[in-house]
Amino acid sequence: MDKLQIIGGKTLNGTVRASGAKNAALPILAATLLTKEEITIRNLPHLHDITTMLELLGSMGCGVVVDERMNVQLDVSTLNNCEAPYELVKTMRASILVLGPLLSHFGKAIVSLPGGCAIGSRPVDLHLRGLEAMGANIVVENGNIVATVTDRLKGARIFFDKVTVTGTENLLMAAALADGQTILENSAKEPEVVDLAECLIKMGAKITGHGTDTIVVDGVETLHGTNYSVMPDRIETGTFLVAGAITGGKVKVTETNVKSLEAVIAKLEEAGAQVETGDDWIELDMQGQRPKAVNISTAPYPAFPTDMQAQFMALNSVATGVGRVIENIFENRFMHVNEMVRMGADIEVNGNTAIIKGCDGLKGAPVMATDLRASASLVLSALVAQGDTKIDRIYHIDRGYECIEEKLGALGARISRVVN
Ligand SMILES: CC(=O)N[C@H]1[C@@H](OP(=O)(O)OP(=O)(O)OC[C@H]2O[C@@H](n3ccc(=O)[nH]c3=O)[C@H](O)[C@@H]2O)O[C@H](CO)[C@@H](O)[C@@H]1O
Ligand SMILES: C=C(OP(=O)(O)O)C(=O)O
Repeated sequence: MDKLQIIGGKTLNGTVRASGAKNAALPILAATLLTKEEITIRNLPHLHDITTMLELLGSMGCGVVVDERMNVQLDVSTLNNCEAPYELVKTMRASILVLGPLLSHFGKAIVSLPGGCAIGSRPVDLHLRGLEAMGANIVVENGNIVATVTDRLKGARIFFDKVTVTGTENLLMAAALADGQTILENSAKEPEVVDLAECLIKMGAKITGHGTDTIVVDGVETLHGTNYSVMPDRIETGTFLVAGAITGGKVKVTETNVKSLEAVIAKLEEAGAQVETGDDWIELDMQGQRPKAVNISTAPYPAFPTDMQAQFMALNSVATGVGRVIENIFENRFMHVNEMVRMGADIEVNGNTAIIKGCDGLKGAPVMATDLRASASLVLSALVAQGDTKIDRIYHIDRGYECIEEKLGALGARISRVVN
């Protein structure tokens, strides 16, 4: 299994380009199942999760052509089955995103039920309930969600008990080809949901209200092909900015989306960073200072994202003062704490709250990644730690960070991949 080796203590300086957003690319790739015309998706990040989604579409018989710049041409006209098998779903929960489009376009879908994962139980009951409200018959058999609909799905008014990102995306895609109007209330407002809606609109869908908590979709009979470029990754961008802040450096992220990072930028400024922004770039300057501890409370967009929680925990662990981090989205998203403590962090967890007392310095240690953003927080801790850190199980980081060692290396980090 590959490991990352990091020798800490280097101040990061320089410019790095944001990759396409994993969490926008995955639903957009699933949305291509809604048209029989050829479609091209650009600015896809080179990540394991993207390869898994392309493999999933390929296993259904879709034509998939990828060029060297990760632009993908998809052809769904050759689809010959509507199944997402366990072998693929178990490696990527976002496979659930094919459920809505398959059902809406082909009238049937068999999708292996995603299990629990390191960050929590992550049920999909709200996806299923919404599809049932649109007329789908759904049974769970032998670990598979088996969904069928006679004729077309019907427009419906759907209220989400909880804000769910992929739940909103699944229902949005299903509603695009449904018969009549669908109103999605208490929808997710995440920028990735908006990006998906924009792509669907380019395919001919009639959608309004995306980016607010009420999305209205007037179903159409067919959608057509298009050419769409995926938005930049706000979580990757935020992670690079924290890398600058934690090492006291100066880091500029280009080709990014500034607006989607407001909550993160506000916390970086509170931590003492000087942040400048342009149309599509963000520059953070820590001027050699140690960060000040900040309090974080995760919540749906536009509040502070759960996907940046672990990275700010790393920042707090070397800050001056005491920071409190409250995780409100997932019940078990503190798996990085024990590993950070092995590096010398002072963190106490009580339920969904962690109290972090900033220490004078972390020390390198062998550590283990448990999930995607936990891995990112260990990389950040290692960048500032004294000595050598080896991070095991980095397949988690390869799910969500494109060329992490090259990108951090270009900013001056001493980081290398140890291939076993
Ligand atoms: C591929 C993708 O985009 N992943 C993101 C997406 O995950 P994902 O879409 O899976 O997360 P959700 O927004 O659905 O989860 C939010 C909360 O709702 C609960 N819930 C969700 C669905 C459901 O049917 N029933 C239910 O109870 C979940 O357990 C969780 O407590 O949003 C999360 C929250 O911003 C991010 O951390 C993930 O990076
Ligand atoms: C939790 C994440 O992804 P996923 O929902 O794909 O597991 C993430 O991107 O931080």
